[in-house]
Amino acid sequence: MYLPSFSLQGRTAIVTGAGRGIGRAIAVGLAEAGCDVALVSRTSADLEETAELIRSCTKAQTYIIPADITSKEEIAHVFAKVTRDAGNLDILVNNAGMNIRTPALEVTEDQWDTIVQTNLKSAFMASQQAGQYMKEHGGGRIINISSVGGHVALRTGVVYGSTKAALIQMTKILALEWGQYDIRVNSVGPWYFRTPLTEKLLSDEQYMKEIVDRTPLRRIGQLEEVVGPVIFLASDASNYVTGQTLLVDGGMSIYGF
Ligand SMILES: NC(=O)C1=CN([C@@H]2O[C@H](COP(=O)(O)OP(=O)(O)OC[C@H]3O[C@@H](n4cnc5c(N)ncnc54)[C@H](OP(=O)(O)O)[C@@H]3O)[C@@H](O)[C@H]2O)C=CC1
Ligand SMILES: C[C@H](O)[C@@H]1OC(=O)[C@H](O)[C@@H]1O
Repeated sequence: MYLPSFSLQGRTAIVTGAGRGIGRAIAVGLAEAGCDVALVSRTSADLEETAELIRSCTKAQTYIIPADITSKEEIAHVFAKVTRDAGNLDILVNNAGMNIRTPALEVTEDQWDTIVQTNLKSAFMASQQAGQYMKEHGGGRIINISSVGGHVALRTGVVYGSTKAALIQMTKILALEWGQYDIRVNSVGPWYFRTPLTEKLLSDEQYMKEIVDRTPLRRIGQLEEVVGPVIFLASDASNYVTGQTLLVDGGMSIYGF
């Protein structure tokens, strides 16, 4: 009677940064929920690995599309290929991101440009492409992968944290503008998960201890624990949720003292 559907059967998603880490986990999880998935990153071999994982456990269709999401032209190509080959687009996950951990006084202009283009500008450009298509085809869902670093101050870089805070605000404003088209725009903000982006940090025992001491659940996340909230926000179970950021952080963001 009241149980909504979490199924994504018959839907098509684009996942940026699907070549490894959180993006790979999200892509596989979406496929396990019934979704066909377009896999985007710069490294074809990584995308092939993700597609093989999906093929090994689901019947989902995969579209491997190597692209640099900092290029407006390459993003446009991704959307043209997916909407042509798949014939629809229901979900966009803006996951691709990076960090160059530099003290504020030492940040170079190139570092600023690279982080902002990868984490923020690309997500906006992809959202514009998705929003235009979804507006013309009855709606859809956009999920931005931000970070607790966009919600509280972290020591891992002012530029990174600024892009994640901007992503959270972009989520709200696009949700405001596009709600009339039945496009829901939300964000998921992870704390630490072990991926190639964080492996080096997390292999430092002292650093890991400091993370655990700041985390009420006393551990970092497991990749499937960030996938669940994404499936929720991609499915009909979140039909009345938009403009929100779901922090998947083991309670870290509420830890005052
Ligand atoms: N891991 C964590 O603890 C946390 C991660 N996050 C966020 O989650 C997201 C994923 O992080 P994570 O999985 O750890 O990172 P990884 O570095 O493990 O994976 C990043 C993915 O993004 C792709 N990517 C990077 N730059 C580009 C580009 N210019 N064009 C296309 N694809 C690109 C990479 O592929 P390639 O280099 O081959 O292009 C790779 O597939 C990021 O937005 C990150 O900020 C947030 C909080 C915590
Ligand atoms: C939790 C943060 O986002 C974390 O900080 C980093 O330096 C990594 O880049 C992760 O994203």
